[in-house]
Amino acid sequence: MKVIKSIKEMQAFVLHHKKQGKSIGLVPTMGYLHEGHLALAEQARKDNDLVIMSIFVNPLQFGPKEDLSTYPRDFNRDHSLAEGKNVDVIFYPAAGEMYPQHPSILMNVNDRTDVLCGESRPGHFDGVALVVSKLFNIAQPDRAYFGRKDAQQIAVIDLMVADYNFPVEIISVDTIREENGLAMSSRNVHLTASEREQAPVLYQSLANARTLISEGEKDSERIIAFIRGEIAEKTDGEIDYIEIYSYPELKTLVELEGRFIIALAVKFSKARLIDNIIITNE
Ligand SMILES: Nc1ncnc2c1ncn2[C@@H]1O[C@H](COP(=O)(O)OP(=O)(O)OP(=O)(O)O)[C@@H](O)[C@H]1O
Ligand SMILES: CC(C)(CO)[C@@H](O)C(=O)[O-]
Ligand code: BAL
Repeated sequence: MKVIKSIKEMQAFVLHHKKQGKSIGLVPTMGYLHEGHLALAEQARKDNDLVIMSIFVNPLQFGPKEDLSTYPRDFNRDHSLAEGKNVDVIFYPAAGEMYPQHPSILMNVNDRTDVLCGESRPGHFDGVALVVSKLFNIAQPDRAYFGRKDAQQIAVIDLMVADYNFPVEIISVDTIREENGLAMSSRNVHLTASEREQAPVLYQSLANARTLISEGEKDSERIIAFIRGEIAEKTDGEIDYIEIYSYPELKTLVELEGRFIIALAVKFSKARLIDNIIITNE
């Protein structure tokens, strides 16, 4: 497995392999790999001749009071995990390589970002769109892989690909969970022992909400109140949001019909966790 830190070298490598007709799968990550990232790599391995995984903690998608400086990092561990999944190249640029200066042309995502993480992390998706578009220009993938845990991110990237005509297919992969239901996340490492015991309640409350809906509940406020009650009663987390919208449009719903997302974000002492389920109710 190669590690490439330079954009020029990465582009030359890609060009060389494209000339030979090889297909390229890109798995963008911020590192500190877990089974969720590895599921993306596995899917990319099945679909493509070459798999490139990027590891870059993108400063432009973090707000000034967020956890950029404490975001978990361990390149040696990531290296062996990626190698175990037969990734061909880790693209591992320094911040100064990606942003030699503050970009002169910024992106402004103004659809699908007025709710959920777009509302609670202002500017977050502008930073994501910018770095993902750079990664697309650098790795020139035929396919790029994203996890459904970040469902709003996929909804935004789908729009960006359509608006900017990126010649790439976006592949979404199911959320990988621990046995107790907790969604794998790099930030789980920042949970205290008691928070780790409480955190599975996030998914359990979503799963119970799914059952209520399958039994006929159609009122989104009642579902939100149910989840809020579970999380408030069973965890010390501070609820950032619990919301329901049509998916992928992220528009308000009154009746729970069609395809919709129930999404939540909860702040524990040193980690803000997100999770969601997407339901189709005919
Ligand atoms: N549990 C998971 N299952 C499937 N994909 C995941 C999971 N967690 C993250 N991903 C996906 O991996 C890619 C890289 O995510 P990232 O590096 O931010 O990891 P992360 O664990 O989501 O980090 P954090 O939760 O701390 O933000 C994204 O497309 C993300 O949706
Ligand atoms: C897509 C991404 C790697 C862009 O920095 C990030 O938002 C993430 O890890 O989901
Ligand atoms: N997976 C989302 C990256 C972030 O929290 O900034």
